[in-house]
Amino acid sequence: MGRNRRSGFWRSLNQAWRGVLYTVRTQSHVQFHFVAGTSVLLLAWWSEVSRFEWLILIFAIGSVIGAEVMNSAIEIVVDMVQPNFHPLAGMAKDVAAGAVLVTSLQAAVIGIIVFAPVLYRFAVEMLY
Ligand SMILES: Nc1ncnc2c1ncn2[C@@H]1O[C@H](COP(=O)(O)OP(=O)(O)OP(=O)(O)O)[C@@H](O)[C@H]1O
Repeated sequence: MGRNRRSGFWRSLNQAWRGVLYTVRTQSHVQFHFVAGTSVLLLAWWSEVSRFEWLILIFAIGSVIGAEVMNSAIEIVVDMVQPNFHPLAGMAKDVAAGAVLVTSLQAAVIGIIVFAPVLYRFAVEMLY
């Protein structure tokens, strides 16, 4: 019983991971956000941000990538259910893309708040 439950857990994890890999392979927006997220983490490491800032940045990156993966799932379902043109199908995709936009704007604002002082200090050090 315990073993079955465990193998069920690993199977589910494997399937979820397969879903993430599928979106990374097929969706250029997801690839872009992975590259952007990695760049932000490298910048955070270089600028030695605080533990709290690490948490906020990781939360922001995870929110965007999570929204992207969910957006891809909705696109797949819409294409399966309504492969032809339909205003509601289009709206469903637009709304799903809107979720990505909201999380991306949130991440951009967080990035500005965290890195603006760091980049300002760096610019001042370079100039003087
Ligand atoms: N079946 C449809 N009926 C009506 N409008 C649609 C339909 N499919 C897509 N659209 C419109 O075209 C837009 C782009 O759809 P598409 O499926 O190309 O997604 P996308 O945002 O380009 O995603 P990606 O480039 O990541 O595949 C949608 O946001 C929607 O406005």
